[in-house]
Amino acid sequence: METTLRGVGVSHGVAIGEVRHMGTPVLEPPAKQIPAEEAEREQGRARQGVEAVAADLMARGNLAGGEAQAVLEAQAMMAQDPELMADVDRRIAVGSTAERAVYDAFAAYRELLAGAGEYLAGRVADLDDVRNRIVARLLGVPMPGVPDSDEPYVLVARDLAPADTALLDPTLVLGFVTEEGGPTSHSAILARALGVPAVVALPGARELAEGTVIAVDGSTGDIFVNPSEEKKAELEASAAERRAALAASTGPGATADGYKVPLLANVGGPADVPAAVEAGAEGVGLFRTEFLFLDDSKNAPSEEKQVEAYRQVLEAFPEGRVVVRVLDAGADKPLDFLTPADEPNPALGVRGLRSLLDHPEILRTQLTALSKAAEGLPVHLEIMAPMVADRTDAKAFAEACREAGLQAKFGAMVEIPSAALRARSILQEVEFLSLGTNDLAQYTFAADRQVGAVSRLQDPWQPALLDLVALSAESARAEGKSCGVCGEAASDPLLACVLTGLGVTSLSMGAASIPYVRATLAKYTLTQCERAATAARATDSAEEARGAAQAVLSGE
Ligand SMILES: C=C(OP(=O)(O)O)C(=O)O
Ligand SMILES: [Mg+2]
Repeated sequence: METTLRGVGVSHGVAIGEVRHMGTPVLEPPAKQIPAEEAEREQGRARQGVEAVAADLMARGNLAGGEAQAVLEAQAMMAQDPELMADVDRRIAVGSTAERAVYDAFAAYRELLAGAGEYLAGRVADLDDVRNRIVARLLGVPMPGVPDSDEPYVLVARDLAPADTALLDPTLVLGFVTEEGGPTSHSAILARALGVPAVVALPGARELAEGTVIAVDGSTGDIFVNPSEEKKAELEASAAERRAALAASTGPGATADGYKVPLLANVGGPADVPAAVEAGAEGVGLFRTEFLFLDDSKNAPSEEKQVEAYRQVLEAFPEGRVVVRVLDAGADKPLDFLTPADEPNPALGVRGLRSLLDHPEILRTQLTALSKAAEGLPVHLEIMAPMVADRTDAKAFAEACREAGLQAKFGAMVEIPSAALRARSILQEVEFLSLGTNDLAQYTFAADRQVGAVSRLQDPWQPALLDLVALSAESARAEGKSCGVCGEAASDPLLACVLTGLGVTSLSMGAASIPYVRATLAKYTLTQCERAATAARATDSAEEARGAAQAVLSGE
């Protein structure tokens, strides 16, 4: 019998196929004692296991490239953490087997991380993944992770570790469904980068029996279990229709009546540029530079290394616009040399611009590197700061840009409600705004972006979030300046129309979403977008807002 479940759609497209579950998530080795004379051999075995897993993660990173590579390399470094290794050695010295020692040492470290605050949920998932890989290797059993299958399937999991999402083969993995994760979690961002349909935050996903046929609609979040032949035909027809519309839509982003809305790409480094160019991105709206900093958690990359990476991205868009965000460290992206280890609530602590103002030398090097990278290129370079709270922050950032002699526009991200509320005062210091709707939702609704249980509140259709977007866009218009969106909200085609109607001036998203947004925007006039935006804001929930916008745009 056909049943319908609803999660949160985070990556467009329709996938129909059999459920395959992720491999054993936790392997608990037996707690048996070894004689003292075996300790040294066991310690060697543990070290070999760790090195092999770290090398495997690095190799997967090389294969995947882009943002995924940085995440996997960070995991490889986690595996080789000297303190963790010392703990493993100690446990073996008092009688543990290598696998049990690894299991227990990681458990102790996990507790330490979890006790340091809720925000570490994402890092804990990465840590568990590393532990499982090492333990599996030491036990000589198959690695946990993506199932081995020659037939295409829909992957179902509690949550997907970056190592797994990075290696999903789009020809075998038709789509994926997870029980945890929110629309702005890094797994969701990686899924969009891969272009695989995905639904997250689906309660009970893991109870779907292996082999059950399901249809996943990554746009609506609907999962049809045992879909009827009619339902499959209906979904396949609408997917084919969408593909045809996508293929037919090219050129710059604009509404049906020609109102231009530049469609830009979010990138994590040079490896993401080809996909952006292929999708017809008119430039880069968000270059997340922190991925360059994840290689080495102890030191910032040298000025030369930064110049080279920035130049590769800038050269790809000769006449286009490239918006570079200065380092956004802290909270979900901690860096040892910048992020305080003892904050009770790091999402509310010293992160983003706050860390850079505390470490002006790091900001200075980054700005100088950007200035050198842009030398002689016709590109329109724009630089923005993450986590700007008020005019004082904006002023400090603008001064740092001026001191570095940058020939670029400098702007502020609106990720904190205070910045949206006082956007006009911030615009006295900077030349543009860019709405980071992922963090703006997190801080507006006090809902951690990594936690699936609060994904209802991270839905960017929430009318309160739309109000803050409108306020920012109206403030920018009043000051004669631009206000783009670079959070994940921009990748939802219907919401992109609403954002346009609210007055935002550009939309930046993962490359795979650009054709969808371009095709949908081209169907409606600016007036229709404005009416949809007004209707969405007049509601009291994300669901109603979506329905109201849909009703206006479909002419109901
Ligand atoms: C674009 C954003 O930045 P990040 O997702 O990298 O925090 C955001 O917060 O919306
Ligand atoms: Mg952010």
